[in-house]
Amino acid sequence: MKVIALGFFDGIHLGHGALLRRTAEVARDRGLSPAVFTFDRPPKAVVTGRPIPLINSAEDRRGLVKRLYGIDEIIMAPFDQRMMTMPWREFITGFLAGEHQAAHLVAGHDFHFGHKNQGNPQLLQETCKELGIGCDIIPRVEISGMTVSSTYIRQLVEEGDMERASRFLGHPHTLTGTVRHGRGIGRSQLFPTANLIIPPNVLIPSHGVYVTRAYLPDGSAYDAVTNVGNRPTVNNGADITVEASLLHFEGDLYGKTLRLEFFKKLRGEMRFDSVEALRAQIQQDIGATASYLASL
Ligand SMILES: Cc1cc2nc3c(=O)[nH]c(=O)nc-3n(C[C@H](O)[C@H](O)[C@H](O)COP(=O)(O)O)c2cc1C
Ligand SMILES: Nc1ncnc2c1ncn2[C@@H]1O[C@H](COP(=O)(O)OP(=O)(O)OP(=O)(O)O)[C@@H](O)[C@H]1O
Repeated sequence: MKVIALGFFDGIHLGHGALLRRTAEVARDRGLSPAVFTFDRPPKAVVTGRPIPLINSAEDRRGLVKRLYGIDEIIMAPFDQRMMTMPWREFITGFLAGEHQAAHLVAGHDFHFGHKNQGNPQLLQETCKELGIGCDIIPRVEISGMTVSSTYIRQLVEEGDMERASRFLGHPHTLTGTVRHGRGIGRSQLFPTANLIIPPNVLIPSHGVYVTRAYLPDGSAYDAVTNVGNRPTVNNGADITVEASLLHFEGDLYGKTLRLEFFKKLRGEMRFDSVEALRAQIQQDIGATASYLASL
């Protein structure tokens, strides 16, 4: 039998954290197994037909829940026709209590669910009581009077305000991708970089240079400076790359999965008159990155 946290959980921010901590705690106390319910795509995007670029890919959400809150099980439900039209009561009784063996549910103060979002925290609590299932509704988490929400954090990431994003997330913004081949200009004329393939429907931070830390699949971590943008000095096209130069790393990363944590934006992306001028600037960016991370 399970304790299940309910929501979409993009970002795994501090509001979500309050639910996940409670979920893990109830599971421990009652000898149940903790789980997080989420959808494979954002319901709002399906309902409105407008894509919502997310803070994290589904895989990153899974990784954050495990790393930060020690919860292994993610129930990743498809947000399909069946889910969209499921009456709110059926979602609790048939789906959560029946199919997923919920013995306790944890949701936030504004959690709405079921066909046309007609279910709400009060109905959830009443129905759980009828069924003899435990239920916690977690009050709103705020920071300096601002509600912690995925929508607000998406805005911060889009603006490149990684320090504020970190405060609301409770951890640095995380972006994971597979390393693909670049054009080799970096390796031959500048600094070698790992170019990431970013999963679809994930937010790209605003163009610029960031203090980051890179995690390799074997768990090793390197300070890294990351450029996001279209590289106007060497490129005429509009294609956007996310490329990380790992400090004190030598080796082949092609095809590997790299997880980046974003700490701070150092500067905007600029067009330099020469590759030498860009190289001098990147050298400074590397220095700034090393001192920022050393000061944490
Ligand atoms: C820390 C860092 C900062 C960068 N800043 C800029 C920049 O301000 N302007 C720019 O045109 N390119 C910038 N670049 C991108 C380089 O032009 C790019 O690494 C190089 O063209 C290699 O491209 P390639 O991977 O396609 O070979 C930066 C790269 C790094 C690693
Ligand atoms: N600040 C918060 N405090 C407490 N609970 C929260 C907070 N933000 C979200 N929750 C709860 O966490 C679960 C997941 O919420 P959801 O993914 O909809 O997050 P959100 O940040 O409110 O998203 P959005 O900005 O898109 O509304 C829900 O049960 C929700 O009520």
